[in-house]
Amino acid sequence: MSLNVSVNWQRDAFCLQLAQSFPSKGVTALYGPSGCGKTSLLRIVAGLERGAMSNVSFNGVDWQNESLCVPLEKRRIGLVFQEASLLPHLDVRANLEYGWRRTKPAQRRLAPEEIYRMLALESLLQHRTDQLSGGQRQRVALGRALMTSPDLLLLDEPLAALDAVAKRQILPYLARVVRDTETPTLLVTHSTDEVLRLADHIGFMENGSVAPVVRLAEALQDPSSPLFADEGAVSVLQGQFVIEGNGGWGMFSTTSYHLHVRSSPEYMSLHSGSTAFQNHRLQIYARDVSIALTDPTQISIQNHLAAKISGLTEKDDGLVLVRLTLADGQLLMAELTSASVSRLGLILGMPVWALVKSAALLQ
Ligand SMILES: Nc1ncnc2c1ncn2[C@@H]1O[C@H](COP(=O)(O)OP(=O)(O)OP(=O)(O)O)[C@@H](O)[C@H]1O
Repeated sequence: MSLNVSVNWQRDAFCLQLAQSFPSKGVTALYGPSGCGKTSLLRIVAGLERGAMSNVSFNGVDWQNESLCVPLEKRRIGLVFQEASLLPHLDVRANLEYGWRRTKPAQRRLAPEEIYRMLALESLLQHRTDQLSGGQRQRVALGRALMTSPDLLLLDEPLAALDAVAKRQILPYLARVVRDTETPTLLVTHSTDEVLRLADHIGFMENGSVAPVVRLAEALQDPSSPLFADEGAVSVLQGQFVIEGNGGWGMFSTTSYHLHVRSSPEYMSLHSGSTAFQNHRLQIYARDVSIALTDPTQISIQNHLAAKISGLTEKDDGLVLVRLTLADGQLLMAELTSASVSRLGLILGMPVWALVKSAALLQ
């Protein structure tokens, strides 16, 4: 069961040409530079580009081929664009209920109260849409898309028009919605941060084509990943987080190891009332990981993980990316100078200790 798309579409000087199967579970990010065709692909999936030569089917049902083009409303898609297009003459509640009323009772999976709670919309319901901030408008737009209980959510850079503060505030809501509603989602984005927080799979786009979709963990194994272009190599570990003390400190655990980490104030307020969280993500920059040959005791770094070296990639800048396989099979990148790699005599298969200086919870 999946979303299958094949397109061969010339528009002026631009050519979109791809045949790709996208997972129908979780979030798939379409990531690529401006002008590579991300929005065009999303519009084809939504049925908004009727002229495009394309075949689209979702979970075995044909949406588009040479003789057929199922309209958007029949595809049961929830769409959210960069700029929220809310109905200006209706208040927030009426905007939200609009989608609910247009959905057949048998197709309603998500209850309005649940959507309001997930997106913290309760206090906004009586507001006029012109009284909302950009971030609030996007939360309402997301809520409105969910009120139709869509089978597929298409998000086209939903946070791109927001400033950094609004983005930071809305991201956790977005993460919660895509996780808790279990609605398969295609997310168009330029942002590595959004990919790391939200994506389960990723398709890298370039010049009108898309590389085979891979799991996020697989994409983060590639030392030359475009995701590392701005901030350097980064790893994402999956595990559970339990708040243990004051100030947001807690334990991030997998089946094989634990890390002491601190959650941010935003994280604490979003999750107030709970102390234990499954399937959470921990982001660790490669530059924040050092390597020791034995487990050091007289050192301020608290998180020491047993690991095995599974990759060594020399970069142009005299640094080496060391890929470490942890005891549960998850991967952690460390960035060392080549002088350190030689001094320690690091080779493939060698058991070492990864010392994690800093880590950030992502959900
Ligand atoms: N209506 C149109 N007519 C002709 N060309 C278009 C039209 N809309 C988009 N294009 C071109 O198609 C190409 C792909 O555009 P598209 O918006 O799909 O890219 P994108 O990856 O989503 O870009 P961005 O990240 O900047 O939104 C671009 O070269 C663009 O100039």
